[in-house]
Amino acid sequence: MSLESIRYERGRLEILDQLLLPLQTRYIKVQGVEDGWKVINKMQVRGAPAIAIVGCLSLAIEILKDDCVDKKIMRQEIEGKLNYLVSARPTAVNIKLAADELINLANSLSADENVTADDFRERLIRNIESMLIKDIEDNKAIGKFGCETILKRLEGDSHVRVLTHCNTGSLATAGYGTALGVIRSLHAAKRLEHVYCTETRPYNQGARLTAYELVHEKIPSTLIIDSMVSALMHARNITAVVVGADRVAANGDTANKIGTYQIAIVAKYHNVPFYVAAPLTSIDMSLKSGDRIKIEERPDREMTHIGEHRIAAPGISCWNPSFDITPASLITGIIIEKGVFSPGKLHEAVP
Ligand SMILES: CSC[C@@H](O)[C@@H](O)C(=O)COP(=O)(O)O
Repeated sequence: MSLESIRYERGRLEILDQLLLPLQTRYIKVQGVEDGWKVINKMQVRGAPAIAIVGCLSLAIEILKDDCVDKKIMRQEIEGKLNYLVSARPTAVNIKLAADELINLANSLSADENVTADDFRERLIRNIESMLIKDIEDNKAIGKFGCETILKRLEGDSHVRVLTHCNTGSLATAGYGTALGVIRSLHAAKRLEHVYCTETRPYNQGARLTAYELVHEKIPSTLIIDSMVSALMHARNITAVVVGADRVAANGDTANKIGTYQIAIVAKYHNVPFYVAAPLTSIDMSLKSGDRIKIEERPDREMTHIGEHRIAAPGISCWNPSFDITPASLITGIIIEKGVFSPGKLHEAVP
């Protein structure tokens, strides 16, 4: 069975504390929006789709407990809480798009005289709950399209060696994963020879989380440190790079975990196709290019310490952007649940 980052049943939400992985498996209760904001901000749950789902589910937990009978007051509170949740981490767009959709729904339900306060609550909760199933379905479609596209470029029935960055698996989504979903699909098709995952400093999503998922799934895999990517491409004949996304702009420029841009440049130099795998909920057509994507900067401590242990010289200053922007010109294809699109054709896929 795949790892489960989010455990939900109506009225009860728990998340797997990703700060403790891989050494400890501990679920923490999320009792409402305040808890939701904290677990996202502290990165106890992370990954663009998981952030959106946990944020919205934390609101569902609160809506269920609410006994207000005035829809207008509820609507106003929901909007405020959603905007608060969006502020927990700024780069991934999924939670912002989900919040906008829920605010629109709350507006129309509030304006409809045939909808009671109880109906209003029920409709919002059901809408939020459906995100869990939809995300897994989308990821499976992404996995299938990504697998087909990578295999299409190969001669005969040879096997592939893939490089991935950060964590995009079950831990970063409702399940299955995006880039890791493509890798899972290649493995299921018995065409994956090997996957290489980067350590992904400074938070080490690769070494702690992706490596954990790959070992758990028994997928043949090797960990490399971030500065080995050029050497790996030179030595190991990598077939493709597949990464996830936190926000893809209308022209295909992609914000993803810091280090992604560097890998894309190295891939271009070595003629290795570079794919971004992401659901439509990561695509922000309101931004023409990546220039205006807000990049989150994280605390110095993530760089200066490993756990409680200081590794950097005391007194040194740090720059710790959590994401970078890979220009569309370095991206071979964007794999979404509708198929694979070159960055320039993204507008054909997104309504
Ligand atoms: C399916 S997860 C896609 C992205 O969110 C992932 O690649 C990533 O950059 C995660 O960053 P994180 O800072 O761990 O939330």
